[in-house]
Amino acid sequence: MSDVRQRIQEIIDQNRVVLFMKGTKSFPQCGFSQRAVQILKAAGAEFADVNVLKDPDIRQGIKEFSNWPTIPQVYIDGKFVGGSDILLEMQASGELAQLLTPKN
Ligand SMILES: N[C@@H](CCC(=O)N[C@@H](CS)C(=O)NCC(=O)O)C(=O)O
Ligand code: FES
Repeated sequence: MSDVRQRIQEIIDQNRVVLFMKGTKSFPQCGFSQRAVQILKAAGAEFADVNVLKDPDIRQGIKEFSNWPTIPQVYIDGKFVGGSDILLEMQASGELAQLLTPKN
């Protein structure tokens, strides 16, 4: 496994909910990332943020890892969920709340 794949895998293994984004959750630097932050916050989720603008390898690597061409990207329980459009749909349908409910 390449170094960047391994780093991404560690991040998603170590954090139940992860948002790969532009900027940080306290200072998003793109409207799409900001929308993802707002949706996760509205759902009451604790989440880790990874600023891809600080790390070009992760910015490129996460696209290949997820087979998804854009940022933001959300992972929940080690699984790729989607970008901000998908988050919005899943918020509306109630699926997001369901995914965020801990299963034990
Ligand atoms: N429709 C996308 C919008 C995200 C998007 O278009 N992201 C672009 C602009 S921020 C992107 O990541 N481009 C590649 C890059 O900047 O590395 C979503 O649902 O999240
Ligand atoms: S940084 Fe320009 S659309 Fe996201």
